[in-house]
Amino acid sequence: MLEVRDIKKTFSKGLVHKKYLRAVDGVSFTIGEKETFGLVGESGCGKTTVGRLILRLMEPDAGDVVFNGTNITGLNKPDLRKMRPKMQILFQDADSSLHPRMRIRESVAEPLKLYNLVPESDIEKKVVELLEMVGLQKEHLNRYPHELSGGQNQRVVLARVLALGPQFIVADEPTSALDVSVQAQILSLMNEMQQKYGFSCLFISHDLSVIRKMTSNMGVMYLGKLVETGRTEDVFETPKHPYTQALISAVRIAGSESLQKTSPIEGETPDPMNPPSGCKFHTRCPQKMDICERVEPEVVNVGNGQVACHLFE
Ligand SMILES: Nc1ncnc2c1ncn2[C@@H]1O[C@H](COP(=O)(O)OP(=O)(O)OP(=O)(O)O)[C@@H](O)[C@H]1O
Repeated sequence: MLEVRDIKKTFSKGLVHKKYLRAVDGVSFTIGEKETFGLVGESGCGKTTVGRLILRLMEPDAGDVVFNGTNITGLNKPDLRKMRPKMQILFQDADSSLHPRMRIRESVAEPLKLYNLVPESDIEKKVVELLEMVGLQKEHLNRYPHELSGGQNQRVVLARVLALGPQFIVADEPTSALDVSVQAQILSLMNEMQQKYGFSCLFISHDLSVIRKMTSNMGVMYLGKLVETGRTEDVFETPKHPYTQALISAVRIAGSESLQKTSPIEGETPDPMNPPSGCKFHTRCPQKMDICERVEPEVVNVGNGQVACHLFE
């Protein structure tokens, strides 16, 4: 369904003294049909940038994204536009994803009109159907986003996304702004919708418990690189990369599975504009060897997964 091959993105910072930040530094993975692939890592490791590059909401500097056999990276604007309904994104902050002065009816009708998906006369019926599917009622049609709760607005955003019949959705921290109980409702709604519509999903989160619940395969990012990928179950049971091991054991000890607030790993996160040489994790790695400082590890297959670590070469 989706193949991401060695994508890269560097941002430049500063007007006079330019500095460069490799936000995504050669990331590759694949997502199968109806599969949810999780991307986890501390704040600033490049998760959102990966999601945006895949959808070409941002241009990659290098690499390819192949979606259902089509190389998205090479598409011109008109062809990309045709592809858009099939690849959608769900953001963290539903309230700001919706136009504050548009009623819910208009918000859900907008994508249907934009892509001419149903005849004008059927739009109202389709909007009601979509809202009901995400657990909202007719009475919500005339309301504005500020009159709904965060969870209800996220349902509206999901209805807008589903209106387009997507085959692939990037869910970028879709529940991080919500209360825990509402989070659980939205996550199970997403699962239900995935069963019904059969889309594939890239699920981005800093919350390991959410990744564990929602995904079948996952990747762990550190400073723009994927350090480990594999079946979610395997990664949690037998994490291989020392970074993944540290993440999982640290959150178990702390009792919280969120990586958002503070880093659970010892040592300071390196400056991403001046990253360590060799393996980027070597400055914090409890199993560091001489080679780690000098040579960047290759990605190697270990069991059913992949790891970029000299311990496995
Ligand atoms: N448009 C941009 N211009 C310049 N720098 C950017 C831009 N977007 C992201 N960055 C930088 O790239 C790095 C990766 O950011 P990104 O948002 O992808 O990380 P993330 O893992 O999603 O973090 P978070 O969980 O905090 O959203 C960060 O250092 C960020 O400051």
